[in-house]
Amino acid sequence: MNTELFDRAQEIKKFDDSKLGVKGLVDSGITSIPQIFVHPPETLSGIGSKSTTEHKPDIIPIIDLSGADSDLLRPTIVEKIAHASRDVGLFQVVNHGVGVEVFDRVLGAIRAFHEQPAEMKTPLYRRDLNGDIILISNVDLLYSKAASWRDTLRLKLAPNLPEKLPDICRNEIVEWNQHVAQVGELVMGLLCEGLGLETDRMKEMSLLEGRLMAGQYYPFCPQPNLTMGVAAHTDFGVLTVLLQDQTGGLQIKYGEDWVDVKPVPGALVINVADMLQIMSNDEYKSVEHRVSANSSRKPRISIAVFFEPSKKDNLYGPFPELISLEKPARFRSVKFSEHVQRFFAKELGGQSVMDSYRLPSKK
Ligand SMILES: O=C(O)CCC(=O)C(=O)O
Ligand SMILES: [Fe+2]
Repeated sequence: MNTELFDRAQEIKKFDDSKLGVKGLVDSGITSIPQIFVHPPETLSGIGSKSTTEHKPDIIPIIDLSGADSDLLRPTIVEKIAHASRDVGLFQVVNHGVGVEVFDRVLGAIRAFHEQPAEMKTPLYRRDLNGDIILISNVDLLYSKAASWRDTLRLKLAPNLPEKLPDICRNEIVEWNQHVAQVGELVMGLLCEGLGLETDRMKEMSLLEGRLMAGQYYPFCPQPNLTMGVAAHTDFGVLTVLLQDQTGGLQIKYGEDWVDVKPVPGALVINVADMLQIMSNDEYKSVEHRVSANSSRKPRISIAVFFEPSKKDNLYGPFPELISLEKPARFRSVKFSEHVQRFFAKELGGQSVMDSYRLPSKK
């Protein structure tokens, strides 16, 4: 057996068995990162150098939703959202109806969860993804070439919110769940209209009934140029609503460049995920994104809510309304359960899983 591989497996096991995550490493006072976290140069392209956002300030639109219930203003909002979803796959929204004090409460609660004494958290730590509430560091730890610098509180919000939420963040998560459901529904309606579909087309297919939350904790990283916070990937669900704090580090792939998704006070980040790319027949783009390792002393917190179909064994494919002679179906239908299984049985990656459903172009 290759000794380097053997050592890596040992190191990974030791890290995982500690159940203390990346935060545990930082708390132990390390000044350099363990080898298992060192990414190959390909993954680190553009890390540590200035992002290209400065030259392309308008790539990631900030869309004001305050007119969404006005007949006069709504078409313009739909147009902006559809354009962003086709061109970029990600946008930010403001005036979505959720106050910044709600943001601060839930971000603070997720931080408090990760910063409570280890014995409060380790009972939730596990390697498989089956529990309704789990603490995990690197969902793809066993499959990836390199681990990334973050820990995650991963919990199911819907269709059924687990009864036993951790005390330290229970109220805030209950509150967040209500707000995020409203924002998701509003945006999903606008996205449907942008495709020329009825506003409730996706809602009626129970595409919004499932919600999974990732409460991400990115501790200070002593060598941020050697690792990642999250390696490049697309999201597996239908749509993601992301709340990030003001630290920064999220980037999207746009053409050949990595472009910063700059934190905007009061804004929520929305991105198209894999199932929506499939169902929109390739109109909307499931955007590749990544997070650089956190170089600031203060931990970075983000909360991603992945909207997903609640009927996991139903087949989902391009909406028939979006298939025509000019534009035949670009994907075969897939069970959501099959997609999730494929997605989490490998290293987090770009559009690679989607390629297994892509139909050969007839031209
Ligand atoms: O932390 C972030 O800003 C993004 C996290 C993310 O991409 C994810 O949880 O899928
Ligand atoms: Fe993501």
